[in-house]
Amino acid sequence: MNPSVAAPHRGVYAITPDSADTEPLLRRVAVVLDAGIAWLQYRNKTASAALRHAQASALLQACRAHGVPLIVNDDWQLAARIGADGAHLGEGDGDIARAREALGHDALIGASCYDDAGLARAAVAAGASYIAFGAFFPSPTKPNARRAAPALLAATAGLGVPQVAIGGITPDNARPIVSAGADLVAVISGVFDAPDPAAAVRAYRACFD
Ligand SMILES: Cc1ncc(COP(=O)(O)OP(=O)(O)O)c(N)n1
Ligand SMILES: Cc1ncsc1CCOP(=O)(O)O
Ligand SMILES: [Mg+2]
Repeated sequence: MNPSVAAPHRGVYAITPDSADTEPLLRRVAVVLDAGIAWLQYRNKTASAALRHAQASALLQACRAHGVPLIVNDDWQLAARIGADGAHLGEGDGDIARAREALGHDALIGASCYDDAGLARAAVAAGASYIAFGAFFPSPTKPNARRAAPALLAATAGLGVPQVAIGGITPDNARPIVSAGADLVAVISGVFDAPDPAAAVRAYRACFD
């Protein structure tokens, strides 16, 4: 079955760190797939188009073997070319309705809504499958990210799509964000910079119990 249909809409949404070397990236991702992430996003802000195509294709194979959906950041055309399970679009990353048309009914199309409930309502109306808010905490990966407050998650809980929280989320601060209404926590450094990424994934998962 298409992982985007079968995957749980709750848990750890791991996002890849920028990496120029594909083999080490695949080894790091294999560890977190084994540890039980719910979704994976391929994000690489520095690679060439050819490297992004190669890395996304290799990650898709690994994700398929675990029944985990792969979502491509920024580039729904790349997601369509490789047959990925979805795309994540922020401001300026393209049109949600066009991405939906290209990727199909079951695709996981996410929208960055930052700290803005109005953006979230518009994204859902345009066909987004999930909405993402944050940064909730200072982010080591994106220090200048716009900040959001946890109360926003309660205000948008009725929109009928999973809510993703991002930005500086660690196993120590994730629980109140989940209690505030996050269905998934999207994490880069808290997983991939952890001394033991598998243990970090397990610690995040425990915040959903
Ligand atoms: C799950 C999730 N939420 C937010 C973002 C950020 O998207 P964007 O604002 O387009 O910034 P970049 O990631 O492209 O730098 C995301 N990627 N994933
Ligand atoms: C892409 C993005 N958007 C807001 S914060 C962020 C980075 C998240 O990374 P980290 O989990 O290391 O804070
Ligand atoms: Mg983007």
